Amino acid sequence: MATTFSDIAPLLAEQAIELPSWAFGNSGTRFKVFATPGTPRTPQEKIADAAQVHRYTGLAPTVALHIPWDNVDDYAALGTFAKDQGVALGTINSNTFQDDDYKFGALSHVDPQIRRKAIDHHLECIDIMHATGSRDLKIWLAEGTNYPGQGDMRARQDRVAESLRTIYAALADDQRLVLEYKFFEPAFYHTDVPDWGTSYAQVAALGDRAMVCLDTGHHAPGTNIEFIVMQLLRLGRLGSFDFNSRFYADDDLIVGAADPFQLFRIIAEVIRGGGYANPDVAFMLDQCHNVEDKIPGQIRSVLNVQEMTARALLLDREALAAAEEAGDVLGANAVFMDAFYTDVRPWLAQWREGRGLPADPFQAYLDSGYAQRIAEERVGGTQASWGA
Ligand SMILES: O=C[C@H](O)[C@H](O)[C@H](O)[C@H](O)CO
Ligand SMILES: [Zn+2]
Ligand SMILES: [Zn+2]
Repeated sequence: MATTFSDIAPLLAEQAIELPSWAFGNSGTRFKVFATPGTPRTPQEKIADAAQVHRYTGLAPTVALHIPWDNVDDYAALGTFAKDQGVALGTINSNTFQDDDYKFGALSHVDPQIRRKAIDHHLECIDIMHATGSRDLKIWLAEGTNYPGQGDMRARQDRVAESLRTIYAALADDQRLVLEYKFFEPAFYHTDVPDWGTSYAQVAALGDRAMVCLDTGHHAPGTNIEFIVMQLLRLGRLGSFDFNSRFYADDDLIVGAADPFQLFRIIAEVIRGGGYANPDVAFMLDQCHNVEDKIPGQIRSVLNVQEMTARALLLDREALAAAEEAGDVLGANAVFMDAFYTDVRPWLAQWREGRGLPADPFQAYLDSGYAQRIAEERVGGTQASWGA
């Protein structure tokens, strides 16, 4: 029997998407980072902007921090500030990609002192997690080489494993680490954690509270990402998503903007694999709004995820399974495409109103005057900027 919108509404209500603090700062490319009036200057202002997204969508109750970009003296107080804004602090992201000492690696570096420095940074992040009550430490390693022969890939792998063991041992029982992979950039020959298999091999060797983070922009063109989602869920090691979209490389564009059908296929596999509304699998955004307004960009992003989630939840699983069993290729594909082509937007608008939210969160935010207010108030100081 076909699934109806009212069947899925309770499931939709469970959706929670974590926002990246850095999406509210200025960002760009090596060619230019553009400034914007009203851009936050402090972690508090980033959190206040993130709270606007949750206020109008009801979809974004937590904010991920990036250390040291979100350095403050008192993280417990920052947690209280966030609470007063109606959100909570989420994943703590480490950063071993902007220090001169890490030019030739951090957790993989040949020099034990440099490795120790990088490990200590992660131990500091774990201390911050205790103060913020965060569960996840997210580790993305920019480490690799640019030319064949530059580094011993095998020895580097072993050093990364040893460093991760030290970090993992420092986690509390209610804490996890998620290891993000990326097939290139900033390294252009080999990356030490380039793919899901390597991340899986590393985390599986650590223990149950080590998981894989899948960033949707970190795969070679043509990669079937939903297959990787299926496998990681099957192995019980999919810990989190960094959602975004791309036309070429790690473009960090608005999720669903470049390829909404891919987002639909990924979420359909998450649901199939028991990963939806599953506390073990965190949905996060990892994006940079280089030219578009940041708060509306984040609102559009979480609404894109919600919309594709609704379509995927409407997938008639019974009819699909029957067609698959029968080897009915076109029939099965038709069932799948029917869900994707189902326009859920009018139902979502009505459903939001039923929950006291604006039917059109994007427009409601634009009409709020918040953007004008922060542009007037946030004068002076240094605007937050990706990388600073
Ligand atoms: O490409 C870098 C990764 O996506 C990381 O998640 C990184 O920490 C994040 O993009 C912030 O720059
Ligand atoms: Zn990422
Ligand atoms: Zn990335």
